[in-house]
Amino acid sequence: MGKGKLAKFADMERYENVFQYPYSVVDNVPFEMKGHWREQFFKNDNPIVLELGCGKGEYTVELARLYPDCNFIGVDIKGARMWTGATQALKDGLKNVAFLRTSIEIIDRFFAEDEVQEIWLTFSDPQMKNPRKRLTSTYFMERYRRFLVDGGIVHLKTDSNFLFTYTSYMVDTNALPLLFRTTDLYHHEGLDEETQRILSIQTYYESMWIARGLNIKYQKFRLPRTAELTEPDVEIELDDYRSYHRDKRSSLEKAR
Ligand SMILES: C[S@@+](CC[C@H](N)C(=O)[O-])C[C@H]1O[C@@H](n2cnc3c(N)ncnc32)[C@H](O)[C@@H]1O
Repeated sequence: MGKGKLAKFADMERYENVFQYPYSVVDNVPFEMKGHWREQFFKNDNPIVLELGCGKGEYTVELARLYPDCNFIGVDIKGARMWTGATQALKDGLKNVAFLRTSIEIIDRFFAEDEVQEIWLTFSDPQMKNPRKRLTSTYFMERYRRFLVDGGIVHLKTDSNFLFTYTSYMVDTNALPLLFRTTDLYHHEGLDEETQRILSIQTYYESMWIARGLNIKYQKFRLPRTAELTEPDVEIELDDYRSYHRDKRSSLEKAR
């Protein structure tokens, strides 16, 4: 039988690769490792890559295996989920992996200007009703700019037509340099081997959506610091499989 939540929380308290700062704890308390992740935790000068909304942390752990010369940090508010990735990283002796349990709304309290090279957003909740909570909205882009290097890369991998279309508008409206975009990743011809290897890592949610026959969509773009960002003002068709078949979605939720 798998471990219960309480046992996982107890493990997380003593894991050296986990930092837990839910909103209530970090409020008004400066995070001392801000600006010092490399020297204080990773003990190297390698680039830092974040996975925001990492869930069980599959991307974080697998990217860390593929790129031993980069540092990876998975961020999520749900501790019982990130336990899986944190446990795996410790078992496998991966020194270039950490997990931060906090709200992405306050992510800039943990990283200093220019501390992060890239951001991955994997199967983020599309937040169809609330752009301020959408992880690819200009509200979040403004936050990411506070710690992402100028022109740093943002990756979005998603099943959601809504989130993908919205993000495309956000990128195009603001003329953010687009590096790659596909609406059907696994049937896209001509991907180079390295891109294929990176993009074939599947998260828990990804495998669920693939099993339901949904296309996986992906885009990556640069986020320069210069111009002011404009939130796109567009109507986008809602994902019917999310908005109307809530029973299916909640059974997906329950399966975790
Ligand atoms: C749909 S799940 C995807 C998880 C994982 N990336 C995957 O593909 O399996 C979205 C994750 O984002 C986290 N999340 C969403 N909004 C968040 C926020 N504002 N702060 C922290 N975590 C958030 C949720 O807790 C959840 O684990």
